[in-house]
Amino acid sequence: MATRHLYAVRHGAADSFGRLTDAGQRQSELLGERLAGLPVDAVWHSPLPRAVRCAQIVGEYLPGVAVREAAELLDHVPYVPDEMPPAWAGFFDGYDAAQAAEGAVIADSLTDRFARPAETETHEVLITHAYPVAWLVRHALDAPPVRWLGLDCGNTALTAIEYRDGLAPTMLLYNDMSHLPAELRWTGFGPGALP
Ligand SMILES: O=C(O)[C@@H](CO)OP(=O)(O)O
Repeated sequence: MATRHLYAVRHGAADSFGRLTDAGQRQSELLGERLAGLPVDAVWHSPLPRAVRCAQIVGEYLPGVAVREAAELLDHVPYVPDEMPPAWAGFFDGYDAAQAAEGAVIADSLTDRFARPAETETHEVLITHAYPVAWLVRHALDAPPVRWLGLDCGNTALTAIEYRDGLAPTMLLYNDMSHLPAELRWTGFGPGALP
């Protein structure tokens, strides 16, 4: 098996209808410029419109690279703890067992497909959502499942993970926004002081 280089990204900033905002479009362009410096083999995106559009924009900076949908990148809640941390009880309120099972299936399909070495060395961009990125990071660190809840990421922030044969995954970058100017960083978070 050969190394898979994964670049996991939350799509650009979107409005309440799920469409990229002007800021989200610009973030996507800047992400495309950054990724153009890498030997990208494929761009995979979630079926949801905000991820589709972000991937289309990124693809404009990567001539000849296939941009395709992957159902595994759909937004989902990857894991619902049996023992709920009190601070998260409101978040999961009304979330039933069937929905939890559905999310777990997608989460497993995500790691089964992408979080492993590849047949030949490959560099793949995944344009997805905050929770799937958190789940990939949690998985790479072999952290307890509940720890996905402590991971958040910004729009078009870059998370890079390498999967080498016979080794634990290597986290190279998490939530890196260095391709974005200050005014386009830290979108996708709740209100509060930012570093
Ligand atoms: O709603 C959110 O907070 C996240 C969940 O993954 O979705 P998105 O990244 O599409 O904003």
